Amino acid sequence: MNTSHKIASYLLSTKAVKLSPEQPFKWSSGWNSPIYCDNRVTLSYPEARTFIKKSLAKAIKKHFPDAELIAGVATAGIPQGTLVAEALGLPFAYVRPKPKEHGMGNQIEGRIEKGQKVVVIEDLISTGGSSLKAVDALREAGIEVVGMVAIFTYGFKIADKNFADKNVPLVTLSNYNALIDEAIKQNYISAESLESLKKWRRKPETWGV
Ligand SMILES: O=P(O)(O)OC[C@H]1O[C@H](OP(=O)(O)OP(=O)(O)O)[C@H](O)[C@@H]1O
Ligand SMILES: O=C(O)c1cc(=O)[nH]c(=O)[nH]1
Repeated sequence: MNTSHKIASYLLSTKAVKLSPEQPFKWSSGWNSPIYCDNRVTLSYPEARTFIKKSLAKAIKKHFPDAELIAGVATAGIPQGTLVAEALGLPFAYVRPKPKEHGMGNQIEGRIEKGQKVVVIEDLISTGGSSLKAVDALREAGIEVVGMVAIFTYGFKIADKNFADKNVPLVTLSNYNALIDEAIKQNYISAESLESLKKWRRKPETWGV
């Protein structure tokens, strides 16, 4: 099994994927969705966690071998980013959605140096809004973002456009198509749910509005 299907299979076996067409989930972007993929759950399963950590490390070595620092997008990218930074023996920092309102007032937490080459770790890409906000903060701090690696993407065109507009190379380990392939193989999904997912995917930004 290839990496994208293996991770999809872990997302199903750990029950990280939930379907609820009747009571839609609200996504970070504000979109309503009949599906939620909670990658955070995989952290509770050592076998899945280790496979994801090793796959992230392999992707960084292959695509961004000059990485000097790993940065996690808060919050779900923090544990994943920490694990992979440890595996690669690299420094780690994380980026909040906005500057903290007390204490040091930081948006980026950890030691960073201007000009450092960073790879951003995100758990999941829907529109890319959250992770690209982190890229903006890193660039404003004088950090060179060489790319991003995410565990999962829905593969929406809007995300491709957002990453292209910001000139951020994105590598993803698994995706929606691999998830649906595996879900069908494993009878995780009813024919009825599959139909509602197909409808949703045609116009996700206005589904359930
Ligand atoms: O590509 P996007 O449209 O930005 O959506 C994906 C983002 O949404 C989730 O984070 P969430 O806002 O739920 O916060 P969390 O990481 O703190 O759980 C996820 O972890 C991504 O960061
Ligand atoms: O877009 C989101 O907020 C989102 C979607 C999803 O499936 N999983 C998740 O953690 N966040």
